[in-house]
Amino acid sequence: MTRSSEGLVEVRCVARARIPTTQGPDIFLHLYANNIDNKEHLAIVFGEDIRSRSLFRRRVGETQRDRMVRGAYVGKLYPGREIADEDDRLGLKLEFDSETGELIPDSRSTWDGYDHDTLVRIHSECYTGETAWSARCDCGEQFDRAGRLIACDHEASTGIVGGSGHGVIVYLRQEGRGIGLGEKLKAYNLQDLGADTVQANLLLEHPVDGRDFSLGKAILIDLGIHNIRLLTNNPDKIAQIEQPPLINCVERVAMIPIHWSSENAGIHSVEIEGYLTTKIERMGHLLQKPLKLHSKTTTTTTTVNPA
Ligand SMILES: Nc1nc2c(ncn2[C@@H]2O[C@H](COP(=O)(O)OP(=O)(O)OP(=O)(O)O)[C@@H](O)[C@H]2O)c(=O)[nH]1
Ligand SMILES: [Zn+2]
Repeated sequence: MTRSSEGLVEVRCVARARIPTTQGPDIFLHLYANNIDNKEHLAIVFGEDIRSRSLFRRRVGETQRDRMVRGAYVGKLYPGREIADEDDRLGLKLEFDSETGELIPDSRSTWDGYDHDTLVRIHSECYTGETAWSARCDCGEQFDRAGRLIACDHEASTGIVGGSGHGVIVYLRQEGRGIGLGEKLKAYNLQDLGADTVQANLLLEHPVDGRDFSLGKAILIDLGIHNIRLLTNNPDKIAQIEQPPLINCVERVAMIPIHWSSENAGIHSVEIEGYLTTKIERMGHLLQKPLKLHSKTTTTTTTVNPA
């Protein structure tokens, strides 16, 4: 594997596009190529001014239209727009180094990732939890919540300070903690036969967790993000991201399962109880299970029998 002089994996943003969402704000979906695998890793970016350095770098011979088509534009596209590097309607203009073509970030048009502590989630693909409504894990819930937290100023139920519309969800294609969907389905069958999530991986001769978050780190750096508030309970994720250089995790924002504090919300199943217990007891996740969930005060009703 080739790494840069700073020991980083090489990533390159191939394209980005604005995606209006059903949840409120537009997001900017970034698709990345890299030099360690052929997968299409993604960054879901909240905030038009968070700019990928590799996407915005000027390329020899390209036209302004080429730049708009691959998403390297400032502001907003509209029918008939001709210049990518300048949005005259919004009064925004980008500057570039005339020799290297590199974007010269200016705080009026580009998010300062040193000055701001950016809310970030580094998420691993989970087809079952995100698409097939699985109640075996809380990946879908965590994904949705990360988006809501980044969009809001603060979450009323927990008091967590949100991203106020600025933040990033890095979406890594490492399904099943890196073992792939087919092997994860086999692990689920072993779990139904009595194994926990750790044992199931080992029985299939896979590592307990084979994930590598260095791609996530390289993507954040490409987006100019350096000081982060990381949404996670996973200490290994924090350790990998914080490996010098360039990223400083200024805060861990815990992701407490919604069902733990709200009886009628979040994911509730026998399977997810086992999944979370294994994470806490065997994988060192920074979660503390409440001793008793939703302890109800029992009220005694006295029925008066008509005589
Ligand atoms: N092998 C295996 N992978 C699973 C299982 N359940 C979920 N996953 C995968 O686990 C990954 C999510 O990682 P988690 O360990 O749940 O959470 P995390 O991202 O490490 O930690 P948090 O940041 O705290 O959410 C996704 O790739 C899921 O596909 C399972 O039972 N077996
Ligand atoms: Zn999952």
